[in-house]
Amino acid sequence: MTIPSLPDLHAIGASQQPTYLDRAAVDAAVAELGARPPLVFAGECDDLKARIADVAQGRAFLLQAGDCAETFDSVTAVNIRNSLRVQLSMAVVLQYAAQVPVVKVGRIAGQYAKPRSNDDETREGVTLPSYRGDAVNRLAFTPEGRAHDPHRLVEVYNLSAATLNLVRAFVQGGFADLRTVHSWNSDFVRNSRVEARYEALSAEIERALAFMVTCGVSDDALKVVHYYASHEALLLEYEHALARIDSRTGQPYGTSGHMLWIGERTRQIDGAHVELLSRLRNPIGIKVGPSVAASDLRALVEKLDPDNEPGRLTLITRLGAKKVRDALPAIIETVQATGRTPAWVCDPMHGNTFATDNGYKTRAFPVIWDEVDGFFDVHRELGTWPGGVHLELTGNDVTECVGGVGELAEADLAHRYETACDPRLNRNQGLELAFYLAERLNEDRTRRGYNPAQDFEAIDL
Ligand SMILES: O=C[C@H](O)[C@H](O)COP(=O)(O)O
Ligand SMILES: C=C(OP(=O)(O)O)C(=O)O
Repeated sequence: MTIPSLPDLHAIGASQQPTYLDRAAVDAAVAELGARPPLVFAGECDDLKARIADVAQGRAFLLQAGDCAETFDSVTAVNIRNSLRVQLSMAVVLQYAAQVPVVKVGRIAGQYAKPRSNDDETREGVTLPSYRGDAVNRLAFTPEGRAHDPHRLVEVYNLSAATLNLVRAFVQGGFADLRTVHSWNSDFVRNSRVEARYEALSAEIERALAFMVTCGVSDDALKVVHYYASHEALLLEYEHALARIDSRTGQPYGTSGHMLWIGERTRQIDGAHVELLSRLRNPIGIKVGPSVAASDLRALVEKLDPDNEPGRLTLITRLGAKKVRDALPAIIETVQATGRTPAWVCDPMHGNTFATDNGYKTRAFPVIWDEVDGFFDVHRELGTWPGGVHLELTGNDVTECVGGVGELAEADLAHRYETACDPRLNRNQGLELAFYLAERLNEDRTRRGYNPAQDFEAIDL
């Protein structure tokens, strides 16, 4: 397998790309990225693929979560720690309460580019290019801020490297040690209904761990967590510069992140995004909205997974709560008819966005849960495994989604509305979702008669 050249990819045609005016600056940025070391190792991508194969087979659950849009300013130790903490806490809730191994993948260390509905934004009669993520331009509504600047691609690389460095230190160095599960939440908002449940669960886990340790269970299994990085592979310049040939296998891998996904707006079967990702050996996600045509879906899975490889594909459906129950069965059946068994993952965020009267883009917690619930209902009916969720989530106590624990109202959104693009669940809403999920997942797991305690080989958290 070879990697197509960047000019060939552009000749194929790609939607949602920046408009760079200074070609020499683009070439310089691409050359600099091309000379830099990979951010991830191909062998790690293979490990994740094996874990996603377990998800597809109904032996694990995928938790893919993180920022809607990472920003350069948000790359701080506190933000990274908080994000990791809420994701690990959610994973622990799922693992303990649903008794299912959880594959942990962040929207992190590369999620800096956003596809937009409109190329331009108008405010008080002034029209400027839309914000497309810090990889492309700045949020500041000025001509300079909104200009597309290729130097920012190098900054994305540098900050992704810094983020991954800290994440690796956290997950391998003892921060994620299950025996410290209590302390992950010590400085968060207390007295919420989630807090009490989490405290009770941590106490139970600590007792269970004490029992395991007295039985001689190895230290490292409790101390080290496998955590992977993912983002939407949107910007051809960036993804192409980090596509490398793996010296072990001679195969091309995208080394900008372990798992790369293709967005709803860029999954054209004859487009450059699909072409590039079809050549890379990473696990690949495909976002699928309600308007997908069966013929496109078939063509997509066949092109991206010609060899029907375990763990290669994750289908991330984002249908909206109103449509999930009607639209999902046909999507699953279309893919099944190709002979493939992908990991099925629910993104309950992107089909449920609305604007409030006071001008905020938001999502309502009960509607988010309704889509997840519908996703579980459909999979139960078809006998397929509801393999995971894909969430826009932050570890900070922002006010961006309404409802859920804390019962945030539209009037509360102004307090801490910090997202650069779409509204994210805050830490308490994330944990609440994890408790709901654990209940549903446990029902489905027991219905299927799957008991991880009798499947030791599959488990390596
Ligand atoms: O995260 C997804 C998209 O980038 C985002 O929903 C686009 O938002 P818009 O419709 O405001 O452009
Ligand atoms: C843009 C995104 O989603 P979608 O492609 O599903 O709209 C996203 O997840 O950031």
